[in-house]
Amino acid sequence: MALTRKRIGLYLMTTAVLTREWYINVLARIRINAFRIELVASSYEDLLSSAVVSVSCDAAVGNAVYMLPSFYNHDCDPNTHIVWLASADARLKALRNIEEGEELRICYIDASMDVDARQRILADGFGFECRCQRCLSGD
Ligand SMILES: C[S@@+](CC[C@H](N)C(=O)[O-])C[C@H]1O[C@@H](n2cnc3c(N)ncnc32)[C@H](O)[C@@H]1O
Repeated sequence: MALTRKRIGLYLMTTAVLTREWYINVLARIRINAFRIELVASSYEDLLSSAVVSVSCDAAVGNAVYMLPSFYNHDCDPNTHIVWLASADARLKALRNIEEGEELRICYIDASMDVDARQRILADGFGFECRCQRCLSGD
């Protein structure tokens, strides 16, 4: 394959862009914005067997980064929840009545933990100090 001026230019451009820092930055963005996909069971029996699988091994179908859901902020008392029905298509489900203009928020972690554990996991795993109403109230 001949090394044309164009090819050399492209090579220099990509090696300048694809640095170790660039790669780490991309991985960090994926890590913070990706959703773990776990398919919702369609029956009670499916729910039980999927729970068994979840406990005994890693049951995630995969991870995905979505355009819109990646903008949802976290709340330890969320008003919505993301579900996957039969595919990797994400659906947003309301957990209670939502007022017009109210921000849609999801929970990134297990909300049943106490405030200190939640803050630690959000800081270590997601890199931010949670300032949701529940955390601010110390609950
Ligand atoms: C997946 S992004 C959510 C969208 C982000 N706010 C934006 O404008 O692109 C996650 C980031 O949003 C911020 N964030 C989300 N929920 C938060 C919360 N409850 N308290 C403080 N910062 C939060 C943090 O900086 C976190 O790393």
